[in-house]
Amino acid sequence: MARTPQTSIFDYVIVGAGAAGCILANRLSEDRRNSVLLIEAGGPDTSLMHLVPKGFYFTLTNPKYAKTFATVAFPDGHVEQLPRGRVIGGSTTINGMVWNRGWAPYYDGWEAAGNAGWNWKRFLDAFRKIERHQLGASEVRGGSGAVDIEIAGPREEACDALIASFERNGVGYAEDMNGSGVERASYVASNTRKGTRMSASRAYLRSARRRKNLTVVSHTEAERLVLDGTRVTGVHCRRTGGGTVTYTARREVLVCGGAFDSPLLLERSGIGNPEVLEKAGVLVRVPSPRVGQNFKEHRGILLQFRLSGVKGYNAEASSTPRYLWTGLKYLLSRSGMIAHGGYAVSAIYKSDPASEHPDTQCFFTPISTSAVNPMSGRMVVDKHPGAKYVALPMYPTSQGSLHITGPGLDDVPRLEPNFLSTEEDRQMLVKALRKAREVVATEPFAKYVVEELQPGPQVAEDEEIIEYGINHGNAGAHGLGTCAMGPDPEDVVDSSLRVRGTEGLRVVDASVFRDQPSGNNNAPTMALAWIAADIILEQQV
Ligand SMILES: Cc1cc2nc3c(=O)[nH]c(=O)nc-3n(C[C@H](O)[C@H](O)[C@H](O)COP(=O)(O)OP(=O)(O)OC[C@H]3O[C@@H](n4cnc5c(N)ncnc54)[C@H](O)[C@@H]3O)c2cc1C
Repeated sequence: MARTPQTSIFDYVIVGAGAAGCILANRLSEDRRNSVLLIEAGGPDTSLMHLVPKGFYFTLTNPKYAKTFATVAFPDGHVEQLPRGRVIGGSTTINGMVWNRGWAPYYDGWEAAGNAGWNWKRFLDAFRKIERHQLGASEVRGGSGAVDIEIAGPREEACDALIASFERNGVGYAEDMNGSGVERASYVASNTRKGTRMSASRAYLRSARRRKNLTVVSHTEAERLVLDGTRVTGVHCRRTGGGTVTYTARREVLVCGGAFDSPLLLERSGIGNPEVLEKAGVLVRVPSPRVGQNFKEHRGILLQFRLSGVKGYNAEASSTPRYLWTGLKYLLSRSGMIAHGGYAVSAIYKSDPASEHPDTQCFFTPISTSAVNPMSGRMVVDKHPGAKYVALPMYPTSQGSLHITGPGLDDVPRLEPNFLSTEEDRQMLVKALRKAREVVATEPFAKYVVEELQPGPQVAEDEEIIEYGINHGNAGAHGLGTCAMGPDPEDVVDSSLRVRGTEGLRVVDASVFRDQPSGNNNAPTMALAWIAADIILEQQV
């Protein structure tokens, strides 16, 4: 449990114990002269399900551990709830654990766009310090970091067949999905240790919490930053169950609330677009027009197939006795399909031979859930063999926004994801779905396919695919960009992650990426926080 702080004054106050916050808390408190406070809105990550890789199917729908952000209505009238972790470890405690580091030229492009020092060399160095890779250390992998990386397994017939079908489509097999930037199909790399989840909290917070100079308070939500003119001096928080508390930062406040919550905290504090703030009844303290803008999230399509002639994973989970047996086997051996994250196979490839570089990712697992339990709202595993294949374009250009609608924590924000609002994204989606169908129709995988359950053959014409993608597509859970870094005076943070127009305030989390490094952004965010710690320590006076 969290200790009650003996003081309310610290050198550094970090808001949010997620991917970024856990790393920062660890690295800044390594120097015993720094007193560090880490504030987390959610509670502890002590459930057994926080250790079991596939446990996230339960935790991500549990309001005790996750918060959802409702979108505005889609064209067909439905509303989507996008989840984020609200627990120690943040979204890394409830995520799919795919360890996808992103594409080297993306990072170099970040520097070329005017963000000095943010390049692949620096990210690779951070990744190598963070990783303890099952395949061992090499020029492109780390071998002695705190985050174990394991390759999903054991090998499975449907997975092997899909990889072979990719090979016949010119996408070669690679043992390490992060080992190169070329087209490749692999068993997924997951941040797991011996079949248990390796969240940011487990990797970086557990050991650091023994340090006397690090204090962690959970069930405490930052309501607004305390400003003295334009200098941020502390954080005013609300405690779950009642009461408020204000913490003072002698040096800096580091906002690590994630791409959804960080812009909202800035706006509640009067840092944002004056029009948005005035409409929400918040006094403008520091105009910053791009806070909450540039929300980027990729939108793909989930395909599901009915298979035959192959076992897949459905047989291990399609009835209560089987499910219990699979669970028992996992408890005894920490192996089997429960021991790795959301997906078993990843492929990164060109949706079109004319593409200049790989632009699409596939996540595949031999599980199908073509129904939902009306009582629990949970997906039901099919009785017959089946598979899921998510086809996700990796570099969306559509931009959405996320803003406050009132001054308080309880005012529901307005999230406009604007999925597939550019023609480029729409055409990419069409290509991504067609390519997925092409791969699946290639032997040896093709011989197992009985039918496409979802979206189904009736979604065939370009316009049908686009309409389906907008209204029924899959958001990757990789939203970012809402406090994007850039050289322009209107960009929210500068290349030291300082919030422009303020002193004593930085944002360090997924919100500062302008674009997606390549889909999944947990590994990139952890590396970003590692680099941020170097910058903060270098600049410490
Ligand atoms: C369901 C799901 C599946 C995912 N799967 C993958 C995957 O397989 N691979 C991958 O690479 N990425 C995945 N991601 C994305 C990845 O987990 C995130 O990109 C990453 O965790 C972002 O880190 P962050 O530090 O920016 O934010 P988070 O990890 O979300 O941490 C933010 C923390 O701040 C806390 N917080 C927010 N506001 C406040 C406040 N006002 N006061 C106090 N605390 C606050 C939150 O409670 C949370 O703990 C997934 C995400 C989700 C939600």
